[in-house]
Amino acid sequence: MITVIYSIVGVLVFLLALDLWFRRGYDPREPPILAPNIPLIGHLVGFAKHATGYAAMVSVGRPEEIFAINFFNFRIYIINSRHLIPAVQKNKLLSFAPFQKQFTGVLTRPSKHTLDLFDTDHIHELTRVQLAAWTPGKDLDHQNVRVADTLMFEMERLSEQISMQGGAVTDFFEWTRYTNMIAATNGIYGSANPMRNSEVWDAFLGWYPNMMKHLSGYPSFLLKESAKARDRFLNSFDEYLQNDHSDAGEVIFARERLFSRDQVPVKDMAGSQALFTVGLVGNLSPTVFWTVWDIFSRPQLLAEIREELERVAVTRYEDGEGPIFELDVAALKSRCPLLLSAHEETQRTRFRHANVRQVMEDTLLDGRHWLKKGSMLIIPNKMIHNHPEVWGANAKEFDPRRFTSEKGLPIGRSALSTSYAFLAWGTAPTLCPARQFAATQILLFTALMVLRFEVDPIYGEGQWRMPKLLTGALAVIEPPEEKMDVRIRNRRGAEGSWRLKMGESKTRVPIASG
Ligand code: HEM
Repeated sequence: MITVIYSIVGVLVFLLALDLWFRRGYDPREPPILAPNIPLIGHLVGFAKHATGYAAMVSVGRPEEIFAINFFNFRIYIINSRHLIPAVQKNKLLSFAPFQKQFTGVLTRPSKHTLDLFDTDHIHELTRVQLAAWTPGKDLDHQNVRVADTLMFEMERLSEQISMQGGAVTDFFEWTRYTNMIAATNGIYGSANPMRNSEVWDAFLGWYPNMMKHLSGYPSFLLKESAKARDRFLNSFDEYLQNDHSDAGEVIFARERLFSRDQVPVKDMAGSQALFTVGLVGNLSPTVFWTVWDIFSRPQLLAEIREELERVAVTRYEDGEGPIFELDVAALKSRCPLLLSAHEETQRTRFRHANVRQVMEDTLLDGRHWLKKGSMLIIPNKMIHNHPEVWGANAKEFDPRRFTSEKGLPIGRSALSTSYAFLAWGTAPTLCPARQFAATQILLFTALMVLRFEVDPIYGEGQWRMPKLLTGALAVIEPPEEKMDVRIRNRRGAEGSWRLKMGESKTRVPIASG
């Protein structure tokens, strides 16, 4: 026993000595360093377990407006005051691009030529063309119409299954994730969408849960199966690009034109186009799932949102065959403030992503904090989303009307107490370019669910109990870790034929991040 104790103490002393040795490069002008619980490796373990959510965890209760943590001789600065965010946004020496390079490099392993493009104007051009393809107008409509058609098809299938069996039992998260994945990928990739093939979806699921491990340099012999799944998944996109995909969304062609101009090999193009699936499965799916969960688990809110939708966005007709319900998508996007606000409150309260920047040169942040070249800077958004100075004394509560004005209208960025209060779509200048595409899908899926179905939990002894969350996934909101079986029924009074009124529209979803 004594030997074991001596060994543990010996290892700790050794790690502590190494830790101190790695701190030799510390400049006293830098933010103070937070020591890990376990010398040397404590922070590493924390990030491996909680991904970027760890930054928010260690910030709780700390008095400094910025502090640092050490990974061996690598420094990470963590912003702990919202007042520093404008200084981060304005500082051109703090860049997101190196992470895009690392992310693409590790996950899809492109050629050196392609990776080098990340250090050129190519990356800004990529952001520009993506944003143009996802800005409200005919190109976005083209993608959204296919998303809507797929959602309608999946909902109809569910409704018919319920009619035949009197109810459908399903794992609510799995069903929501698949339905939204297939809708969004049909929208983006068109009728040749590789994700329609269940083997490709399975391959993605064999790779996706391990992405953080690939990114944090786990030994490759431990990730062999995951790497095989990745190769199967990426190969299917290679085939997709080499075959007819002429009805894909404009975002695919805009990127292809740029990739061709910059002589990116087809294999590398395929890897890049395939990576959209990560944004979809990691970000869109848990966001839409929790939006629906937060509404269904509050009967009063559910009733109020149904009333708003039926008043503003649904028209009911009768023909000889029975009732027809028409959902007006333009009205859904811009004239249903309670639905939008409830969704944004889900994003605000559940968001756990942290924005990251690399320090490109030694720089003085806000004239006070010395940041060393090559270090990383993290803004844990959770801290800002919970801040009473921004959101008031009830900052930690779910208030579905928080994002509506006194007149009941949606509040945009200008009505927030600061322009950097709501960070669910990122922090300028790196805002998600797909936000109008994704927000439209979230509102549409949620509206169809609440209008057409009743959902009762079977898991959690029949209560809407919060499940255990999956930490460490590459996702802006943590998905549930456990199975969540629910019983879905057709809603009384909403049975009939459902159709959408899409129309050509320039209507934006007035999201609070702009
Ligand atoms: C609810 C859904 C989504 C959320 C909350 C979300 C959030 C974000 C955030 C926070 C960033 C900035 C990253 C950072 O600063 O760390 C980002 C970037 C990005 N997102 Fe999304 N995203 C969503 C859906 C999607 C979808 C569906 C796609 C693609 C189909 C997508 C494509 C991208 C791309 C390409 C970037 C990189 C931006 C650039 O190149 O400048 N996102 N997203």
